[in-house]
Amino acid sequence: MLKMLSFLYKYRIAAVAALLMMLIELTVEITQPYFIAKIIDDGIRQDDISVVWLWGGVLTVSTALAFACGIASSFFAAHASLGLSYDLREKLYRKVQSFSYSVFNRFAAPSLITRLTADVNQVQDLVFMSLRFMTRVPLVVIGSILMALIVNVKLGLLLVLTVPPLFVFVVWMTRKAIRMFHLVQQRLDNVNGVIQENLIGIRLIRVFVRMANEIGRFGATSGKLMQDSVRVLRLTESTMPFIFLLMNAGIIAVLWFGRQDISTGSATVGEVVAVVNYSLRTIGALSVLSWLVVVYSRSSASAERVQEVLAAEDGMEAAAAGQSAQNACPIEGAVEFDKVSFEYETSELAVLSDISFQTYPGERIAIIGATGSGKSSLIQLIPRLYEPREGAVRVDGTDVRQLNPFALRGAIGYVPQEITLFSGTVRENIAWGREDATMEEVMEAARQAQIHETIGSLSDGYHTMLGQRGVNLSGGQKQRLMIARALIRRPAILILDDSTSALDVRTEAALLEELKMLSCTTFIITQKISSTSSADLILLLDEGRLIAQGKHEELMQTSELYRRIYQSQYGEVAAHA
Ligand SMILES: Nc1ncnc2c1ncn2[C@@H]1O[C@H](COP(=O)(O)OP(=O)(O)OP(=O)(O)O)[C@@H](O)[C@H]1O
Repeated sequence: MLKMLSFLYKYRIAAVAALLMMLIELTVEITQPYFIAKIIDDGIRQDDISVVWLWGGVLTVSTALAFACGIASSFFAAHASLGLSYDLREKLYRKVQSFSYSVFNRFAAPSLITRLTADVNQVQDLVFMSLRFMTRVPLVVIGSILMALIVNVKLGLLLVLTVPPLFVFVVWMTRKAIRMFHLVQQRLDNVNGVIQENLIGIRLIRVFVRMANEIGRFGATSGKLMQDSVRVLRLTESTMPFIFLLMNAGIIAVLWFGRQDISTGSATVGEVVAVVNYSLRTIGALSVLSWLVVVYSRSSASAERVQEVLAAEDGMEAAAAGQSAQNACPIEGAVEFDKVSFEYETSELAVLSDISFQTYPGERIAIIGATGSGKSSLIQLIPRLYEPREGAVRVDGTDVRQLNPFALRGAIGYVPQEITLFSGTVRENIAWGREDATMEEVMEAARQAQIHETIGSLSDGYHTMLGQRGVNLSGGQKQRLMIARALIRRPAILILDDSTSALDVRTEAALLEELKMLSCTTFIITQKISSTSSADLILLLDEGRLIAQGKHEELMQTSELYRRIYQSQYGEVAAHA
């Protein structure tokens, strides 16, 4: 939590002003019962109306002053807390942008969304509360007790006796509540996760008529959030009755002993009224405390979650810090895998085992294999989205871990398996690959990706707005748009992860023909023999092992599995032809 406060430094003037205004407001408020005692003892009881007017006037002016200071304090506190949350959110966002893929996966998208929104809001609330009330509550309590002691020591001491049990109770409560709020925020992550999956998969859910199941799944996740929220609120709600019980006992004691002291002459009516008034003010301040316990516990849990993101160590990206793509050597596109083995952080299972192959600039490499055989995992090692556990991936003879990641990724055009388009125009989506691309270059990339003519038939051509994730395009159109976006970068290495699956045979052939003319090294993950037959190198994967490599003719001779795949697509006769 303290680390979060470093973000307040930029807004220190507003924060100090908020505290200062609050202190004036507080001082004025605390002296008011003293003025009331004066009105009663020196004015009303002495029958002196001029004293009543004098202290009444002071009371009215001080109330107006306290009111004005309260408003000013809120204004400055809001300025400081909103500024802090803006900066914090921006810093978190930048941090998340810099995450390597594996660190990103460690947190998971729904949790990052909660941390960047709800958790930052909690920290913002806490800063506002701290400036407005957190310091005010102890000051009101201490100030009221001191003033009560000044007015009448014996009666004031009764107020002091209530403090130790209250302190122990609040510390115990806060500790317990922080642990419970951690769980509540995790439940919120889960709810966000279900919503996200549901909205992304809405089409599938409709077609599979899974609406009722999805509503049930959401209800169950949301129900757990509610249950845990209720549990923690039930706990914190008990703060208030406990405070009231304790303080009311204190007031009864003040009235009981005060009556005796008035009759013996060791206390005046004004003093008893003032001490009761100070007790009531202490109750008022402490009733805010029950609410502050909730805010503080919840915000502490949130602050820890935010801090986890800020403190996440990312060795892979740390190496990139301070480097820029500008002064790195241009990449030619030779890729080598040298005894590479790999597994994901989240699982012990070997995804790739002992993979070795060598490619040269400008070659076309087809990767083929059963689903789950490790094709996507293999190509993700080239832009260093993940790092191998053993062995090395080299580009132009240099281990990718030694290459400037910006320069490496700047030289790669990557078309992932899942559709990733953004809301915006067709032109913006293609130029997303290279912001400074001219309209001619956008059109050239579209032509190469065999999508130029289709774009021409859209209502506004290149200026047609795409819905979120490109909902108003067909699967094949989306794939080609993503290929155009990769080509506009003029990459040295092009990676197509099953990106031609939705293309008809003729369009795919035209695309492959076009790719041949480009000088980049092209990796194509595919299930179709039509895409592999003209490749310079075919890599055949099976359960994470590279079981065969070579050209089509070689594999037809040497690999039983490759022949079987061929037969399944072209028939027995063709295989023996
Ligand atoms: N992010 C991940 N975390 C953990 N395991 C993963 C992850 N991604 C993939 N895997 C596992 O790695 C193995 C290889 O997956 P990969 O996606 O590389 O296969 P693939 O050959 O590309 O499959 P497909 O043709 O179906 O796309 C699978 O067993 C899969 O369950």
